[in-house]
Amino acid sequence: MALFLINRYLGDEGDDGSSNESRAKALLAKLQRKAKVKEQQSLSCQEEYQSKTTVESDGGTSVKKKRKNKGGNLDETKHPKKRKEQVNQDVSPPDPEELSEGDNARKKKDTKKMQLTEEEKDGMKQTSVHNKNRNLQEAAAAAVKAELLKNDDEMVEKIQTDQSIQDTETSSSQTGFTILGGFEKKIIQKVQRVLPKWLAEPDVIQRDITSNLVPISDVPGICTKLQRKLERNGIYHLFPVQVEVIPAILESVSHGLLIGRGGYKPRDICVSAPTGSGKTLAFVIPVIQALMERVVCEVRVLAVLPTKELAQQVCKVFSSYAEGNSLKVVMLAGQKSFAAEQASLSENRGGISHSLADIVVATPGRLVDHINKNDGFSLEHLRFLIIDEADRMIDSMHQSWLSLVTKAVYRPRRVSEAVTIFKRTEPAPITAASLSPPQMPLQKLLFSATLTQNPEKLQQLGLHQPRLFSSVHSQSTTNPRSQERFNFPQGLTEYYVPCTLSKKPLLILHFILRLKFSPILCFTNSREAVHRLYLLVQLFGGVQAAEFSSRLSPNERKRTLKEFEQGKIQLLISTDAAARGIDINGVKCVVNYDAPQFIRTYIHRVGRTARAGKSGLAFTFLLGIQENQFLKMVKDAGSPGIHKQIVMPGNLKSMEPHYQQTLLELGNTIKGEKAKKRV
Ligand SMILES: Nc1ncnc2c1ncn2[C@@H]1O[C@H](COP(=O)(O)OP(=O)(O)OP(=O)(O)O)[C@@H](O)[C@H]1O
Repeated sequence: MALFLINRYLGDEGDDGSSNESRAKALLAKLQRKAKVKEQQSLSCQEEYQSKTTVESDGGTSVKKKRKNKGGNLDETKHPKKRKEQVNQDVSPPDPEELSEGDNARKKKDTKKMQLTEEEKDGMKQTSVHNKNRNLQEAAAAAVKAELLKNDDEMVEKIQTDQSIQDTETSSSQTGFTILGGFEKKIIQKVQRVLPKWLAEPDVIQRDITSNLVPISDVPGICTKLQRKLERNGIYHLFPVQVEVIPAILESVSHGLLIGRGGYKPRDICVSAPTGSGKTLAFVIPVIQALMERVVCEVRVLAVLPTKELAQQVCKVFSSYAEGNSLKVVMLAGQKSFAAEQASLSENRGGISHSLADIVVATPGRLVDHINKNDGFSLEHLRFLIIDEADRMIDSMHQSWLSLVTKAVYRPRRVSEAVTIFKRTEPAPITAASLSPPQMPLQKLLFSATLTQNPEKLQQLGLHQPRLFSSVHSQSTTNPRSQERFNFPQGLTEYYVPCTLSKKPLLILHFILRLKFSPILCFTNSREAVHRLYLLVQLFGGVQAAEFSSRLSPNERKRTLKEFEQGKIQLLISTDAAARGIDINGVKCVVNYDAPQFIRTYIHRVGRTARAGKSGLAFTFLLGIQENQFLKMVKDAGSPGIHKQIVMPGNLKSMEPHYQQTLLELGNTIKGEKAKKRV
């Protein structure tokens, strides 16, 4: 489209207005001649086409070939309409109107073209000499170009474009304005997420545990001492995640703690494997083996976990495998007083602080307290930083625990140790100078069942040439419409139970008392809801129930978990405090009394059952309003399928009178509790 009027120099005669006019007339005559020739050509084409389509209606496949060869452009994807016509012709007698559709199109094109020249004619009469010249030149050029365009479609397109130019120019000449355009709606392709290579091409971990067990002795690198230890703990085969990750970590310490393979800093390791797949042993075994030969006791391993219970659980596993190796494991999770934890970390001998811990298992809050306030706590020798439940730990990064750990690791050495050859500096580009003398590398090991694939989030961890082990192949995450996808334990069967708010308590009672699902781990969305349901079940009677939330002291929580594991509790009603990482043996059934809002929460909650290759059931109570969104969320996350489980109202009826009575009692109990609190 013309934004500016361009006066072209047309030679000496071009200056003369009358010669311009005659030139324009000559061009017009030429155009008309060409249009006539075109019209004749099109008529002959029409005849030829009609004769061919008659043949087509007789024969099948040979015609297809003919048409393909003729145009060379009968591509199914490019010309679906033509293909459709052909299919129709193959299966049913041809409709005369359908047969001549192509000809009609051609006719239309030609008519359009004729109209175009007519409009040109009118326009030329009305506009100034300059405009006439310009229109004629452009129309002439268009006609010549159209002649050159052999492909019919191209020609139609071209003529349409020219027509639109002509329309614009005609209207612009009528209004005296040049109309801007060129803002046609275009389909813009969605931007596909492109993952960095290490995330897009992980080392694959087999999802099916039971059919991929590997005898301990077949896994390279595990020392005999630890093999015996594993056997004593009843472990004779390793799970797929352990088979992949243990050798990888051991390889990074195969030349000692100081240098990685080839003298380089070892790569950080990220592991994303389903709940209950044995991730804990995947880091405990190689780390213990790496430290077994250590001479001086220093904090060389720091494992950070989001909750006290998890820290306790991991500390127990570390202690079990450190036993007999003179390695000391210390927990910093607020179970003991700060002073007691301080005393367990270091002692002062001859004015020098000596570490009493090789492995520290901590929650972020308590860890930060010790870094800031405890002079005896040194991370200068830290070799492994283990971040379990890594996605959750990234979310709690606002506590800036990681930057404090990094600072503590690269803190300048104390004067007494200044002469040591193993100085430590912050990671920087590797040069010959930076590799000599060697310095203790810090290797990060990340574990989660729902490890984020968001590079921006992972970037906060400052990973060094990370290597990913994953049971979810990244191809499944390239669909931009779907959210992140995760793997569910193989033995898990998922159900949802449509219900109303008032029927939920009856449903959980029905599950325990009638269906005999026990032990059940039941999740609600708040600690108030946990307490209310707990009171209701207690008042209803006949069920051994307990609650688990931040209302309880750490010791009470510990005792409750133990009793639940021992089978003394049939129904444990919990907040998401027990949703992550907690390994309770023998949980057959998980009930989401309140549907979780986030897919990660769902995956971790249902992952409390079907652990270590066993089978388990997960039920989610859904209100009508929640169904669509929840089911979509679960499906998008890669669930193999969630089945509908209907509980007929008749099945609950017999419990209802007693339930109504219990509700009244519950009201009184809650009132009493509130009054007690006020006092
Ligand atoms: N090789 C093995 N043989 C038998 N049992 C094992 C083996 N490895 C781990 N287990 C058991 O499997 C259970 C689950 O292990 P673990 O707690 O490490 O899972 P996880 O992957 O960390 O789960 P989550 O993601 O929920 O934290 C534990 O009870 C553990 O003792």
